[in-house]
Amino acid sequence: MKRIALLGSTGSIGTQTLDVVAQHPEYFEIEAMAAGRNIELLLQQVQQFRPKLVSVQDKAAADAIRIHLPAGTALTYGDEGLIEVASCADADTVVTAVMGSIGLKSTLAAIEQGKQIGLANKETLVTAGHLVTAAARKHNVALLPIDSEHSAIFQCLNGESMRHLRSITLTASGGSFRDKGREELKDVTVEQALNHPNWSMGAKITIDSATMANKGLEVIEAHWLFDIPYEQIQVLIHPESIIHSFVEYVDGSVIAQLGLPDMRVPIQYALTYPERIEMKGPSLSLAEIGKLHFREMDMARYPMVRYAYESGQAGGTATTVFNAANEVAVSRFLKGEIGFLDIERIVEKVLSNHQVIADPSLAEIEDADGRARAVAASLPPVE
Ligand SMILES: NC(=O)C1=CN([C@@H]2O[C@H](COP(=O)(O)OP(=O)(O)OC[C@H]3O[C@@H](n4cnc5c(N)ncnc54)[C@H](OP(=O)(O)O)[C@@H]3O)[C@@H](O)[C@H]2O)C=CC1
Ligand SMILES: CC(=O)[C@@H](O)[C@H](O)COP(=O)(O)O
Ligand SMILES: [Mn+2]
Repeated sequence: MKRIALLGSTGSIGTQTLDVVAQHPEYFEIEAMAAGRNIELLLQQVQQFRPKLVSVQDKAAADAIRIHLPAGTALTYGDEGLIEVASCADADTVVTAVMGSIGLKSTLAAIEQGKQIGLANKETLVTAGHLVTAAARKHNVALLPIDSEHSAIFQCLNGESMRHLRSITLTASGGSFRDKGREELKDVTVEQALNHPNWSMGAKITIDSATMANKGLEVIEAHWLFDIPYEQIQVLIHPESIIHSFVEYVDGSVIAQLGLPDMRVPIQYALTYPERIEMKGPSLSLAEIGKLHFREMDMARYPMVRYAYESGQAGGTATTVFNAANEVAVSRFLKGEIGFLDIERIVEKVLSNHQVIADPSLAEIEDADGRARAVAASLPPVE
């Protein structure tokens, strides 16, 4: 029996994790869950899964939910609440599915308590990959990827020697505007940007997918998860999202992982690894799909991918700042404060003004993150 603490239970990954758990009550149990402010959904989840502990984003949300909780479910809130859920003594596995670098401290806390990690929250690794991976090594904790591309790479690397690796390739759908040129992006709306061609996901990652910042974050995530230099990490546009990513070995053999776009598959694999269990749903039929397409990654069309590689190569606080500036810029775009192309302008500007600190401590990471957020929030829109 896997005993799970779920961070971000009301989100896209959170609800799909609960789908997986509900399909296999003989394998999984929810011990604790944390959400933000979606009290209504959280209450339904609590009724169904009966966790011993829940946390919400702030005191107002805690006050709203308190009287509705069943006896036997304790309540906590805020950043400390997130850490309490991640450290919950009854859980052996923590699924990190909150959005953004808010997940960093709770992920570190879970690792320090020796919990296995099902990692969806890529911003954590981008913000402080050196701290997270060092803590995981120290506490002998596995970081099991949930992100579809990284789950694919993880499966393609299974049983192979890293000495024989030539490169890994992350596939990218191209996002909502993949058929538009840059000149057509000036006036695109939030609604258009939220219309991902293949995946139904939270708002922030869907915008990241449209700017291709998502693939940039994933390049950095792959660097930390698999300890692979940036020169060996490639990106390829693949509009169908059927090949989730692939690996090339020195003898020219290429191993790919394929499947229909369904996040429950990598979520479940992270929870059952190294076993596999049944999942209901249609099988992939390549005959029905007929053709798969591929396009070269174009750094001029998608500058966020270039900023990600440059930040990754610069190391230290550069990726912290890349992530923080992007989080703020995306939030401003979603609120209608700035245009779509302002997202990348803001990230570029914040990065170019940042003095990189190599091998930063947690305090230095938090400081760099906070400063980057303040600058990103203050820059005026151009669009
Ligand atoms: N969605 C997907 O298919 C994929 C997502 N990922 C990654 O997984 C992570 C989650 O993404 P996704 O599920 O799409 O995001 P969503 O926005 O759908 O969900 C985010 C979750 O985090 C909760 N939350 C937000 N802020 C806080 C806070 N301060 N304290 C506690 N909980 C909080 C939200 O609560 P509430 O809604 O109650 O306010 C919600 O449960 C991201 O890092 C993303 O990049 C990776 C691959 C695929
Ligand atoms: C499902 C998943 O893992 C997302 O990160 C997905 O990859 C987004 O699609 P893009 O390829 O458009 O970034
Ligand atoms: Mn992904």
